[in-house]
Amino acid sequence: MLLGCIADDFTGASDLANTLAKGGMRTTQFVGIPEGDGRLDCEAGVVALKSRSIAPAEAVRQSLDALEWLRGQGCTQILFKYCSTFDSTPQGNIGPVAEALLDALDAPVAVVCPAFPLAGRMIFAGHLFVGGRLLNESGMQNHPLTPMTDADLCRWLRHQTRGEVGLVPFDVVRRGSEPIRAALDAQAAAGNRLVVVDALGDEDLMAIGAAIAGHRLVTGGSGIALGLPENFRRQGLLAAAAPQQARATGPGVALSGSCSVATREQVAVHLHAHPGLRVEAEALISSRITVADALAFVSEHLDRSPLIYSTADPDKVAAAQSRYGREAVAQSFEAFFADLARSLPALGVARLAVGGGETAGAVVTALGISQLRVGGEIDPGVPALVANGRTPLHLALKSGNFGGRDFYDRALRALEAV
Ligand SMILES: Nc1ncnc2c1ncn2[C@@H]1O[C@H](COP(=O)(O)OP(=O)(O)OP(=O)(O)O)[C@@H](O)[C@H]1O
Ligand SMILES: O=C(O)[C@@H](O)C(=O)CO
Repeated sequence: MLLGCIADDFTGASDLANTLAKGGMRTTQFVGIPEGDGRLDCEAGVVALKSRSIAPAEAVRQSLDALEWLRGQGCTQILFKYCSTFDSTPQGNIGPVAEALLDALDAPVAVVCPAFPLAGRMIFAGHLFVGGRLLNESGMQNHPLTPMTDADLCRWLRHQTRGEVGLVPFDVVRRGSEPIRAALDAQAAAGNRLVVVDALGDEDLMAIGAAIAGHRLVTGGSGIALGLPENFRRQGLLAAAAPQQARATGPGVALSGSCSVATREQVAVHLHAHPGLRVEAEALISSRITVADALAFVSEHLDRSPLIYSTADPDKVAAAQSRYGREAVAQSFEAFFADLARSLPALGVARLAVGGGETAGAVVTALGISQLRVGGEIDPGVPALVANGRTPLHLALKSGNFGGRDFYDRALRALEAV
């Protein structure tokens, strides 16, 4: 293993694994920290944690444990992957985790670069734009767990860090790798260990990637990984990947817990041609709807790609949170999707498309999956995955705001052969 990655959620992990696999690295996604220290056979390992929305101290602890395991695998570079919309609160968890990793690696500096141009995430003058809008006007200001109310990444990150946060502006980035490398060295010399780097297009990310070839720690969205495989290839360290294919013959089901803008449209589109069961917070918490009801619904519509969803508009989410509390609502939905997922293999379900990082984390953990092989790309940032469990299961773990309008149907079809 050359590149060791720590992702703060499950859809983010598969987004990153997708970029690395496309870049030609033999990549495995791990569900949590694998047990044992036997050396595993891959070039990039992505440890998926569920640490985005937990207490900062616990996120730090889990990330350091993942780091230790990855170092034991021989990794020479560590990538901390967070969301391309920088999902975090003034307390964390991006800043505390990044600083703890810097300390543990005794690294002088690390870039902070959530840019993902293909998905419309760009950074200019340290400000994050999503789909052409400032982050705090992009819909992310309504996120149920990490409402993003400031697009200035340096200012937002400073709330979370002990140290000062630097910036490498676009006029340096567009001049290429050498000026970027020099600017990062200057930031490190000035004591700024975390440095936001502007990036508008993939060519910028390639240049940044080349500039950070020697960095022990890299932090960012999946875009920051675009240029990294080339660094290893240049050193002759990458082997050719043998093609693999697996078929899933059983039915497919979609589970949607994200309330993000793109997911809301995808749910509406899926419902035009497929059966769907909506699970509302009030109905779930008062047990008017149960996992058994959802299972009965899936069984009844098994051959028509049914969708079980809690996806709701911001006003509904806000009403549920003010009535029951944010944590309690999140826990109820996660427990619901976890229990439901656990029962699906017994119905013969062989393909699962899941929307939302927290939701995907709950589902994959409940299914007892420990490793995922990365297949082809379904949509930018969303690969098809094959789980290693006893029953063959093909999955797509979709970040809330990723994917085309007809994602759920297309993903379930794509999962037939991975
Ligand atoms: N109907 C609802 N009412 C209130 N909260 C909800 C409802 N449905 C889902 N939620 C909450 O919204 C959150 C969605 O988080 P999740 O990470 O799954 O999606 P996301 O943030 O859009 O995806 P990503 O992290 O991949 O961008 C969950 O914590 C869930 O508890
Ligand atoms: O970076 C992204 O936008 C995604 O991979 C993600 O982390 C959303 O959960």
